[in-house]
Amino acid sequence: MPLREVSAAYRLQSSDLAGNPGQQAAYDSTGHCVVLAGPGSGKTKTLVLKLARILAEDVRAPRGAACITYSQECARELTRRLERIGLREARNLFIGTVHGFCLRHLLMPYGRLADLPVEFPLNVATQRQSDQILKRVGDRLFGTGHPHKAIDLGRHRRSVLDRTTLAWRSAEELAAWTEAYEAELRRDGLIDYDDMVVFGQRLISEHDWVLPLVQAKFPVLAVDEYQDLGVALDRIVRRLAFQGGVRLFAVGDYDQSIYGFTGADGALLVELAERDDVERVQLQLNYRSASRIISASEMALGEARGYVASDSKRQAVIAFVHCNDGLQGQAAHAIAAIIPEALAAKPGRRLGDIAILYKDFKVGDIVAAAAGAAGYDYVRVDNAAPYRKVALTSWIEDCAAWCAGGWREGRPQLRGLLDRWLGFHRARVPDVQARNEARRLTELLWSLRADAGLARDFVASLRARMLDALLAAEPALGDQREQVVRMSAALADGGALAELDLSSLGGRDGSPLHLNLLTLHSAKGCEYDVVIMVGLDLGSLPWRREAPAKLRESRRLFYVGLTRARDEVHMLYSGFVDTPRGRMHYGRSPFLGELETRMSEAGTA
Ligand SMILES: Nc1ncnc2c1ncn2[C@@H]1O[C@H](COP(=O)(O)OP(=O)(O)OP(=O)(O)O)[C@@H](O)[C@H]1O
Repeated sequence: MPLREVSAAYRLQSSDLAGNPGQQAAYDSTGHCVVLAGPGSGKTKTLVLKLARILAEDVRAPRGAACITYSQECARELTRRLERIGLREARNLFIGTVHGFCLRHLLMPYGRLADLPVEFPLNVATQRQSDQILKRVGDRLFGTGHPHKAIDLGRHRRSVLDRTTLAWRSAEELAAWTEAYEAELRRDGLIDYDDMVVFGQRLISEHDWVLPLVQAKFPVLAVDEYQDLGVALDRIVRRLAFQGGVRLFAVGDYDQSIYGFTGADGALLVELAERDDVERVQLQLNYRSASRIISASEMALGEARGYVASDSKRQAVIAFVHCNDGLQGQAAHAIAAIIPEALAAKPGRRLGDIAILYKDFKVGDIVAAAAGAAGYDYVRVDNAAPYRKVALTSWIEDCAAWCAGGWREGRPQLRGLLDRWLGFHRARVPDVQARNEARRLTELLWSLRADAGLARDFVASLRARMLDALLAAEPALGDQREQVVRMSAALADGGALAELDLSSLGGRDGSPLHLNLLTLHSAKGCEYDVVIMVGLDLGSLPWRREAPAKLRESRRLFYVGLTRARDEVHMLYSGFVDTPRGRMHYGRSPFLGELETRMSEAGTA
C-alpha cells in the first residue's frame, strides 16, 4: 500500500513518536525488534504505527503481516487502533488471537498435508462438549470427586509440548488424563481450543515446507502482549523468525505477566529480547498515568523500574477505602459515593471512563447487581457475562455499531466487516463468491440500519439471513456458534440482555456511556480515568498461603489493576472474606499494607 493511502491520522500519530527516542528507534528498526516497556508506555501504539509503516514501505500486497495478541479483547483493541489510522483486517493483514492464527493460517490451509492425527474439515468442540468429555474421562480414571483440576491439566498440556520428555511424565496422572481426554475427543472427530495451538506448533516445528509458505504470505509477524502468549506461540515465533525468514516485531512487559496459571511464561519474552539478532528497545516514559500513580504502582510491585510520567504535573487520587460491610458494602460504596464524585470531578468525564475491577465473576455478580440497582448501564467482561467475546460475537457487535449509526462516519469500516466475514470461511473464498457474499452482506447491513430498535431483532435477522448458514457449513466455528447461541438467548425474552437496544449492543465494547465491570485479568491493555478495585482482602487477592511464584503473580495482577488508571485509583477492602466455612477475618490484602507503608516512607501518601 503506498504511503499516501495511509491516513492523515497515521501521519499525525507517527509524528508523536519523534519526541520519544525509544519509540522512534522501534519505529525505525529494520530487523527483528522486541520492545520491552512498562504500562502506558505506548507499546501498542508503537506496534500499530510500525505495522502501518511496514505495510506502507516494506511489504507489497498480496503479501502482508500477521498481528497476534492474547485475547479477543486485545485483538479488537488492535483492530480499532489500526482502523483509526486507516488499516483494516484484510486478506493480507491478520489481526487476532494465537488460536485464530493457528486455525486460519496454519491448520486450515496446510493441516491436511501434514500427518496430524485429526480429521478434516476440522470440527472444533464447544466449551460444553470439552468440559463434559474432560469430566467423564477424569471420573472414569480417578473416580468421581477426584482431586485433579481441569486448570492443572490445561497448564500441563500447554506448557509441556514434548510428550516424550520426563517433564511430561513427571505429572503422571495429568498426563494420563490428557491422553485419555484427547483420545475421546478424536473418537468424536473433534479438536479443542488448545489443540489448535498445539497442532499449529507441531506443523511449524516438524514440517520445513510450511515455513516458506507462511513467509510468502506473512513476511512480517507482530506480537502484542508477548509475555502472556505461552510456550507454543514462543516456539512458533522463534521458528518462523529465526529459521523461516519472517521479520518479528514484538512488544510486552514481564511485570504484566499474569497468565502463569495457564502455562504462560513471561521469561520467554526476556530471553527473546536478549538474542544477538534481535534489536531490544526499552521505553521509560508513561503517557497514561499521573506520576503519583506510577510511583505507587512500582511500590506495589516492589521493584523500582524508573518509569517517568510524560506530564509530571497531573494530579492523582490514590485512596485506600475501608468498608466494614463486605463485598456488598464495597460495591454499594463504589456505586453510590465514588462514581458520582468521580463524574463530578472532571468536566466531560463519562461512565465509560470509569472501571470497577475485581478478581472473579462471583464478585462481578455483586458489583453488577449494585450497578443495575442504581440504574447504571454497564458492560461486563468476566466468566458470568451472558456470552463470551469470540471473533464472531465481536463481529456481530461491530455490525450492530455500524447499523446503529456508525455507517455515517465509517466507524467501524464496512470494508473491515466484510473482510472479517470472509475470514470466517474455512477455505479461501473464490473471488466471484467473495464479491457475491460481500454484496449480500452489504445489502443486509444496509437494510438493518436503524437509530432505534431492539438488539434481539437485529441479531435474529443477521442469523436468519446469513449467519446461521455459515455456522452450519463451518464445523470449525463450533465453539463460536455456542457463543452466538448464548448471545441470542441473553437477548430473548427473560434473558439478561432482553431490553438491550441496537446501539447498546454495538457499544458493548468501549462505549462512553457504559460503566466498565471487568476482572483484573480482562482489564489488561485497557485504560480508564478512574479505577476502582474491590475485594482487596486476604483470602481473595491474594489467597492465603500462596506459593511464592503464585504470590508474585497475584502481586503483578494487583499492579496491572493499578496501572490501568490515568487519574484516580480507589482500593476497597473489608478486612474479611466470606467463605463456605463462614466469615474469615484474615485482614485486608497485604499488598495494601505494604503499599501504604512504602508511600508514607516516601512521603507520597
Ligand atoms: N509518543 C506518544 N505521545 C503521546 N501519547 C502517547 C505516545 N505513545 C503512547 N501514547 C498514549 O499513551 C497511552 C498508552 O499507550 P498504549 O496503550 O500504547 O501503551 P501500552 O504500553 O501498550 O500500555 P499497557 O502495557 O498498559 O497496555 C495511550 O493513550 C497512547 O495514545
